[in-house]
Amino acid sequence: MDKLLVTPSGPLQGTVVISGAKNAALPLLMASLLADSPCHFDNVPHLRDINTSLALLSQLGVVAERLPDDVVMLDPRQVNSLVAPYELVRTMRASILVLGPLLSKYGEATVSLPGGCAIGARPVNLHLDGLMQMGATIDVDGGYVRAKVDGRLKGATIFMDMVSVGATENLMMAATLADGDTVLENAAREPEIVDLANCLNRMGANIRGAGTDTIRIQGVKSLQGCRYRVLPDRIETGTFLVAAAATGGSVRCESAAPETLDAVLSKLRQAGAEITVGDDWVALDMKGKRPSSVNIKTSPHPGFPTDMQAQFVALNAVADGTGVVTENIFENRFMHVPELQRMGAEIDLEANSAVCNGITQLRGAQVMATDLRASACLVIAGLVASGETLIDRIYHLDRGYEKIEHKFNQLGARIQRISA
Ligand SMILES: CC(=O)N[C@H]1[C@@H](OP(=O)(O)OP(=O)(O)OC[C@H]2O[C@@H](n3ccc(=O)[nH]c3=O)[C@H](O)[C@@H]2O)O[C@H](CO)[C@@H](O)[C@@H]1O
Ligand SMILES: C=C(OP(=O)(O)O)C(=O)O
Repeated sequence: MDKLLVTPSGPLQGTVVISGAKNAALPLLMASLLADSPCHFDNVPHLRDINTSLALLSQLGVVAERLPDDVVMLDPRQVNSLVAPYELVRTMRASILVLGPLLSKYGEATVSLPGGCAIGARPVNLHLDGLMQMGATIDVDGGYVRAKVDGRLKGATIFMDMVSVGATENLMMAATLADGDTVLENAAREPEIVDLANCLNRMGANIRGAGTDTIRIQGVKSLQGCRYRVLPDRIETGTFLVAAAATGGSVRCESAAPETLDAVLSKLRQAGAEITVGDDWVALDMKGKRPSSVNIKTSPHPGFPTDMQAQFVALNAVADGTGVVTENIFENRFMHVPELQRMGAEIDLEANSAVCNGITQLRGAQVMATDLRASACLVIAGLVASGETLIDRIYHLDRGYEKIEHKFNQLGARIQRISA
């Protein structure tokens, strides 16, 4: 199992090129199942989750090719299996996103239940309830969801009683080929939802309202493949900006989408950073200062993203003052806190809040990555610690950050991958 050895480096300085967003690319790849001809996606990041998605789509019979320049070609014309097996689904929860497209196009799908994961139970009841409201029969048996519909799914008005990114995506994809109109109420408003809707519309779908809490989809008879460029990764961008702020550095992120980062940029300004933005870049300059602590409450977009929570806990660990970070989306997303405590951080966990009294310097230690963003938090902590930090179980990191040590090292960090 690979590990990362992080050696303190001083303020990060320079320019980093942001990759396509994992959370936009995954549903886009799955959406190719709906098309009657090949799709080409540009700006697809090189990540473990993308490889898993390509393996899953190949297993279903999609011809999947990685081409040069971050392009992926998917030809769905010979789908010959409607089963997403446990072996693949268990390594990536987003596999559940094949359910809506397969059911909608082929009238049938069997998908392993993704099960819980480190950050929470993460049920899929909203996905299943919505599909049942569209006329599907669903049995959950032996750890598999078996879904069927006679003929086509039927358009329906579906109110989701929690805001769910994945359920909104699954139901939006299912509704594109349904008979009649679907209205998704209390829909998620994340930029990745808008990206998916834009791509589906380019494929011939009729979707309005993506980016608001009410999405209207008029079912169409068929969809065609298209060429589509994946949105830049706002969480990767935010991670580099927080690392720059924690180290007192100055970093410019290129090929980014600053308009997707309002809540994060606002907190970085509160922490004392000078932020400048252009159409496709964002720069942060801390001017060598120590950051000030910030209070954060995670919530669905346009609120503060849960996927940036752990990185800000690392920032607060070395900031001036006391910061309270409250996690409202996932019930178990503070596993980075005990690891930061091993590095000397003064953090108390009180219900769903981490109360952090910032200290001037953490101490390097051996720590364990427990999930994707917790791993990023530990990298940031390692950059501002005295001595070396050895981070174990970084396969989590490889799920969602492309060439992470390479990109950090371009900014002056000293991070070494130790392969087992
Ligand atoms: C691949 C991808 O895009 N992953 C993102 C997506 O995950 P994902 O789509 O899995 O997250 P959801 O938005 O669905 O989850 C939000 C909350 O709703 C709950 N819930 C969800 C579905 C359901 O059927 N029932 C239910 O109770 C979840 O347990 C969680 O507490 O959005 C999360 C919240 O922004 C991000 O952290 C993940 O990075
Ligand atoms: C939780 C995350 O991803 P996933 O939903 O793929 O587990 C994440 O990207 O932080």
